[in-house]
Amino acid sequence: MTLAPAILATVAVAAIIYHFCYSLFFSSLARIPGPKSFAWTKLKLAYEDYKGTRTRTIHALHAEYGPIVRVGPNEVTFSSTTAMRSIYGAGSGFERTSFYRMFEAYGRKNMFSFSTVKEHGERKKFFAHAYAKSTMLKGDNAAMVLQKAKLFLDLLAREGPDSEIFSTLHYFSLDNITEFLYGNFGKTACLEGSKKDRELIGDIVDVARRKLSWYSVHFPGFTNWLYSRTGVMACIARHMYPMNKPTTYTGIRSHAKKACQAFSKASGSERARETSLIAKLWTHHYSNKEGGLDDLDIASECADHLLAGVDTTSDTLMFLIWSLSRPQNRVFQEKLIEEVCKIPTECLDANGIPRPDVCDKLLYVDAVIKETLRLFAPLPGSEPRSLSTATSIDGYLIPPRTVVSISPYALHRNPDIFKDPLKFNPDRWMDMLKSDEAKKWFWAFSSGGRMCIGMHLAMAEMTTLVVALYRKYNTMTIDGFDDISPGITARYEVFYDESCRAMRVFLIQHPSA
Ligand code: HEM
Repeated sequence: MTLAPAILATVAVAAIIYHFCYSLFFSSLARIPGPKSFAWTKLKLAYEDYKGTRTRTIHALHAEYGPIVRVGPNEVTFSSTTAMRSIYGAGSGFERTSFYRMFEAYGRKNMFSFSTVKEHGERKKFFAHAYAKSTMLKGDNAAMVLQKAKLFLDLLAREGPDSEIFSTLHYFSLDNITEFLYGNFGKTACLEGSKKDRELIGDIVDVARRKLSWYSVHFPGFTNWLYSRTGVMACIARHMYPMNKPTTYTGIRSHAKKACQAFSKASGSERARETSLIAKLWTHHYSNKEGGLDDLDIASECADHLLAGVDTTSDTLMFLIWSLSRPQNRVFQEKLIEEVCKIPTECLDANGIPRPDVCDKLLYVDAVIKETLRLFAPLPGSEPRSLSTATSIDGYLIPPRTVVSISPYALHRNPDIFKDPLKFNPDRWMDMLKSDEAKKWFWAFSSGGRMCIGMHLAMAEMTTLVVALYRKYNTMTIDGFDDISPGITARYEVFYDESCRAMRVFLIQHPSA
């Protein structure tokens, strides 16, 4: 009897030792370079996540160990274009991991969170045309972007130099994406001053969302359980909440639901007039075809596209304007102004703003946007994937279900490709864009079947706003921002220009946070 606990303890210790020895010395991943402290437990990377240092640590590990690094018992990070093709390339078969479950809304999967190639492909078919480049650069979408650019300039003129760029750029991207998604059934009017609509921004940029993301990724079951408690249990559970209720995205999700309900109640003729995404999705609604989407499936898609389309575009624009405004980058601003001021009158709309199809062709504007996205990609972290079978990547055997990833942050700071990588220098793209091989290193929108579907909308918004702004104004930093970097939140991390002496994060504090 007394021996039993001792035997059990011995077996447990032996099993743990075996597990660690196997992981460190005998697993197929043991040959891959990387620090042992990461290879034997996944807690090390989870702790980097917790501290908000994961992406910078992975970059530092690539600098030390090379383009292939083992960062967990079952996780490897890559930083090469050959691995990019193997993992993300068309037909690779790699799937998104469970990490993406945090993007589900109302318990419904959507294009972002589907893991299998088949499920994802079936859903993506519904969107392909809606997000095509040709659809973005003409017709209703082009008119929408032009109108928002005009409202943005009007707002600047009204508010003058006191205008706070972080918020106004968020108004611009939110008004664009809500009109694109919901048309008359949920478009916002932040640029025109609607206080209620502006509150939606607070929902997205809440300071506590980093902690909630960490819990949702590392303890998904526990986090769901915590927030689904009711009555007395809820009173106890709330002391453990990573973020107080209403949690981030609550406003966006209820906005999406209301828009879908309004659309579903609208008359046939009202619906027929709509060209927004919700109207396109409705043709796949179960009321129109057997086995089609229901209201929540559509709301889940829309809420997620909204989420994907706000911070990404506005944070990029903020870094672009800040970078061009710094004294050392004045020369780049002058080059850009020279290009945008040469646009002939016949390319302007009635308000004097160049059309998106014209802005799309400006080489220097494109170089400035690429350079901003290189240094300040709004989604800079690892994009995790896994495959159900064994495979080989960059000469290493990768067992089934190993988590593999690439991070734009590390890729974009490779000094062999980008000379003086921390320096903002749009000129570098004037040559790089001539070479197909060099272009592959630009990875802010990812690549392959799961690359950003909203890229052309984002580019139309960004090029048109930048051109409209710099045809009218030049910009400069004030309040010490010469050497203080803006900071932005992505997942559980904060990103900024690491060559600056300080950083100031723009966050809207939630009243209950
Ligand atoms: C500068 C702007 C943007 C950047 C840099 C960006 C970047 C990205 C990246 C890197 C991914 C892949 C993420 C991953 O696999 O982990 C992605 C996916 C996605 N993005 Fe964007 N994005 C931007 C704007 C937008 C906009 C405006 C929309 C509008 C709806 C959008 C919608 C989506 C969607 C729906 C996906 C999922 C695609 C799929 O799984 O097939 N994005 N984006």
